[in-house]
Amino acid sequence: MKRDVYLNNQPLEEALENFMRFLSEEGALTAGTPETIPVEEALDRITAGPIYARISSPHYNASAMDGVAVLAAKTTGASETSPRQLKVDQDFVVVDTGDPIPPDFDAVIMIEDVNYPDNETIEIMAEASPWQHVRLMGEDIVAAEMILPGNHKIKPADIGGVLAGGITEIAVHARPKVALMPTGTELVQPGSELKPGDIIEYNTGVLAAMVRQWGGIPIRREITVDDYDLLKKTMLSAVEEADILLINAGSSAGREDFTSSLISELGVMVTHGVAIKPGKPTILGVIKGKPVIGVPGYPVSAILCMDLFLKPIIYRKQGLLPPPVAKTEAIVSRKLVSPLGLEEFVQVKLGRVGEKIIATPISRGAGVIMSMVRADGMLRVPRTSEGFNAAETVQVELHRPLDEVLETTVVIGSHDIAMDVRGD
Ligand SMILES: Nc1nc2c(c(=O)[nH]1)N[C@H]1C(S)=C(S)[C@@H](COP(=O)(O)OP(=O)(O)OC[C@H]3O[C@@H](n4cnc5c(N)ncnc54)[C@H](O)[C@@H]3O)O[C@H]1N2
Ligand code: MOO
Repeated sequence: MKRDVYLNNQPLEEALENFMRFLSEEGALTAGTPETIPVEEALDRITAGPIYARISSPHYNASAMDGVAVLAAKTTGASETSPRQLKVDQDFVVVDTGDPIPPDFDAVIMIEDVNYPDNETIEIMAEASPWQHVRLMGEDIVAAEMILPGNHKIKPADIGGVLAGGITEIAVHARPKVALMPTGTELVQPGSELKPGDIIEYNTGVLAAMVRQWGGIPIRREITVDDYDLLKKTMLSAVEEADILLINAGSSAGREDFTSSLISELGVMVTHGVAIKPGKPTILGVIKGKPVIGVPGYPVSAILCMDLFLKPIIYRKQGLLPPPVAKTEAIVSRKLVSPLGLEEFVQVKLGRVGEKIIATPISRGAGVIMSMVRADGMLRVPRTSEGFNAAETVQVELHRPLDEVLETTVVIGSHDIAMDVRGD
């Protein structure tokens, strides 16, 4: 089999823009057929179109308080010095919160403002103004009003709004199905007895969790060994089953790195090689109108590649743009040297020292999953930069909320397990 050594070095913005444009022209970013689901199961789903109220809420004039319904005009002039007596049924009826206001009445007086001289009579010591303590029909929702726009992510309160508008089922965008294909003869299932050379297949667990986090449905395939025909067969069946295909590893230039040749054979390879570190061997392509990403094997590279390339696709397929990433300004704790020509992504620990937030770079090995486990955030060193000097101010993209991060004590020095136990 021919060895694929073609790797270009396309700047990130260009690679991403090109790929998204290509996918858009291929119709590969459009949402799938909407699904109709019960409103109560719609949390975090995305509306496929605007949702209009079927009924008003309240759908009748309702008492907002426990008390008596009256006609305001019949209370004019009532005061402490000139109490007004009203007769049951004729001048008032007793109502509880939520009860309909009977015809011929237009206001509610709270029960605590009423005296009962006898069973048939009440006495009030203040005028009622028209519609006081009444929730007017449509106060909350007016029939035919738009309750939610299209392409809206449903939050708990939205479920209440939609149900109150008389709707029980809604159309939402289909969750994109993402096939995950772990590849590599050396991979073994987690929990297997290990011999030298075996690599525990844990990337699929990470990738599946990321897909789920962004609203997709991961479809995990079995490990496929590095065999061209077998990989081809699995890719073809995975692409039939899913909306997006991810092939993990085999993205680089090794003897058994077949992903790019296979994508070219089965569809179109748009890019192989992006000027980023880690994640350089990322492959972007399309097979049968479906986006395909060759995700590099090293875990840190894989996570970054997912974040940069899969995330915008999954969101677009649900009618959304990825939410903005929270950032903070920080000061680099030490000099950070980075190669020119590659945009480098460096994981950092953050901590407060006095008034300042300090970013300490963590191991930059693409195979060090623990760098991602430990990181609070990530900084980008632009392609045109050779790095940062100690104490330089940088922007850090946060992996977790800043408040939580800043509870951290910064300890610089070699790793000490006792500190982990102490900090737990
Ligand atoms: N001549 C070149 N060699 C390499 C280049 C290059 O540009 N020229 N790039 C390097 C970079 S950068 C990366 S990243 C890796 C990516 O290689 P592949 O995508 O082909 O991945 P593999 O070689 O198959 O695997 C690499 C490594 O990743 C880990 N891995 C893979 N799959 C899993 C999994 N499912 N779960 C957990 N860990 C996994 C494992 O440690 C593999 O050894 O290529 C460099 N080479
Ligand atoms: O780009 Mo590779 O992804 O550094 O390890």
